[in-house]
Amino acid sequence: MHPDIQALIDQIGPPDHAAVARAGARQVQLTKPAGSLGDLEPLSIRLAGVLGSERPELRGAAVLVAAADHGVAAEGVSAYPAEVTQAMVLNLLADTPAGRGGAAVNALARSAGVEVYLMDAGVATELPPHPALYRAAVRRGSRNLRHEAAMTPAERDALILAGAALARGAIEAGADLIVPGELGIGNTTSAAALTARLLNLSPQAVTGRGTGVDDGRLAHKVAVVGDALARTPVTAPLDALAELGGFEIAAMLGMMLQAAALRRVVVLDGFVEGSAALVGAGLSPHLPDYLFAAGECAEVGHAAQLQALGLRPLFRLGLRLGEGTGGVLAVPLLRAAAASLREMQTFSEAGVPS
Ligand SMILES: Cc1cc2ncn([C@H]3O[C@H](COP(=O)(O)O)[C@@H](O)[C@H]3O)c2cc1C
Ligand SMILES: O=C(O)c1cccnc1
Repeated sequence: MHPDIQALIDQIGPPDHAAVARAGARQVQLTKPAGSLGDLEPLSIRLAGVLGSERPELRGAAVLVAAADHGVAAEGVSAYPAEVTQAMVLNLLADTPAGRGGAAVNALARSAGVEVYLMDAGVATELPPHPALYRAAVRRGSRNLRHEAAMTPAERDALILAGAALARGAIEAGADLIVPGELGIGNTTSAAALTARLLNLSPQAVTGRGTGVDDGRLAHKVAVVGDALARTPVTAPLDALAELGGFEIAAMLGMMLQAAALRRVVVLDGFVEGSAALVGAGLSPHLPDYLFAAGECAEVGHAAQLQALGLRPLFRLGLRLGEGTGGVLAVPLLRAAAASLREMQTFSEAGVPS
């Protein structure tokens, strides 16, 4: 492992327990029946611990979309062609009447006041230079994980550090909350293989339909994941990432490690993001304290990931898109949870009888 990655892991400490205690004491005095804000209450207390204040505030929020291609897409494991990855990157950069970006993540981010960052983490075709595209590719697509390691340890480390650098930039520009997001045809196969290996589950238990493969293709996808697992016995998190991962998964891991090291909130979108989080949880026992699950997505295996991370989903809307879309949808809810703790009066302040 690159020493800068170890340094990042070493910087991730526990949340601020004193702020958690103060927030817990304050939460029970707020002018509402005890427990009436439901899940927002424990959420607000967790936010206090991450941000180190019993009056937490989430100012800037950013979704960081890493895009990369997958050698395993050649196995026919997606319902869409691999060229979609590059075309979607251009869609995220397109000028539209509403502003920059015509993808779902752009529209949802605009509606929620979230900044969008985009990284070429290893798209198969060379992309034209664009001022809004952060270029971090070290290889034009990963190798086919069914037959060989998806990436070398050096390639993996380069992408982890690139993800960390992008997160650092977003945080320096004002983000208190980071949503890692992804694009990459074939990446639910990679995420399934990683999840099966790290949680010791069968390929069937964690391999879903991704973009919507039919029953025949799903059976084939399960077999491809099984072949990849049979090919390599590695179980250490970073070894598993190099063997089974994707470049955008490595980049999202770097974003998570950096945001946690800087005590910022990380919102987890879907199944592919979850696979990066499982690698991270294997590296730092404190990382899950900085993670906030958005919704439970429709992909098989997502619930097992959240359970392993000790996270409760905020909603169940049947999303199965990726790009960070679910994470962006969670931002207003997290901002509201923080605002309740920060802005409500207590019974004694308001003179409300309790
Ligand atoms: C037009 C389009 C836009 C997307 N945006 C995200 N994904 C999502 O679907 C892909 C993963 O699914 P699979 O493993 O089945 O290929 C990734 O690109 C992911 O970001 C998209 C997929 C498509 C087709
Ligand atoms: O849950 C996800 O992250 C997901 C599901 C389907 C396709 N792409 C991503």
